[in-house]
Amino acid sequence: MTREPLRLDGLSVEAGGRALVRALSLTVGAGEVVGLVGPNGSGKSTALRCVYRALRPTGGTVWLDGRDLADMPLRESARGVAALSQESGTELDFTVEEIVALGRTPHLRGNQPLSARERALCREAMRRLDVLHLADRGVLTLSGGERQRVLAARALVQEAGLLVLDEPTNHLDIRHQVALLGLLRDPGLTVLVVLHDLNLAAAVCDRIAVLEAGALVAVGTPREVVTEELVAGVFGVAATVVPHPLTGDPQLLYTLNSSTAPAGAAEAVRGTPESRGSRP
Ligand SMILES: Nc1ncnc2c1ncn2[C@@H]1O[C@H](COP(=O)(O)OP(=O)(O)OP(=O)(O)O)[C@@H](O)[C@H]1O
Repeated sequence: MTREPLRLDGLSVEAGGRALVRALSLTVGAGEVVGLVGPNGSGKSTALRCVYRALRPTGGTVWLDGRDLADMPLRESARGVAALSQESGTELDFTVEEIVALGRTPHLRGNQPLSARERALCREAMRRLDVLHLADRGVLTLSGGERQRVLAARALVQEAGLLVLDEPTNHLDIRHQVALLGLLRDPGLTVLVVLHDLNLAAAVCDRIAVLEAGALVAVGTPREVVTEELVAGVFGVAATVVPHPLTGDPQLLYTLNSSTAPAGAAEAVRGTPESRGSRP
């Protein structure tokens, strides 16, 4: 039986009398990179927050490696899930090196110092995220992109079985966007990532899940999901899909000021999620 690091089973979140996430079922297999995309306010961050336990779902279950997340001690789930989230705070006046080392907290007892292996792990993560030269800088003095890379390094050193990232390319220049997403392709990582850039999502993800108004409306490989019909229907944008000349991944070309379809209008032509790709 294949290992299943994450299974969302009928996940629902309600707040203020509104359904923010509606019976979302989705799995992330070992070594898989699954992208979560959708318009603003479609429930992506809310779903992710249930996985890293910033939010308790009102219905359904999050299974982490076959165990109900709600029954796991927080410290244990922190060893299983590392998050780079919108609220990953760096309000503490710590150095970059200290912030990255905080990623080891779930593995330490009390004030136990980092081992030589852990210190090397932190330095390697800083090197991979191109922040090693900032190691002694106060994190509050960093630019938005530098800070984002520090937080990504902190998530990596947690060595969790599952990495969840909410718009990790925020603030990053294109070189660092490509570098960070390239790191996610590490065969040792299992990843659920919220992305807005559908072209980058198509390049990095094994599968893409699309949320619209809290509900899963499509899931499948990039070729199955990134279509002109879906982009028109879910995002209300007219686009042309072309294959990437080197990889064949679908890439979207947008024409500014072209006629746009109202979001949700293509529901009729899209059919059900199951008919458009593998089952969630
Ligand atoms: N605590 C809350 N109470 C009421 N509504 C909320 C709460 N948290 C989030 N929402 C609403 O739920 C919806 C989904 O929010 P969420 O942040 O999950 O969307 P998203 O898909 O991540 O959006 P974006 O692409 O803009 O980041 C939004 O309309 C948001 O305003």
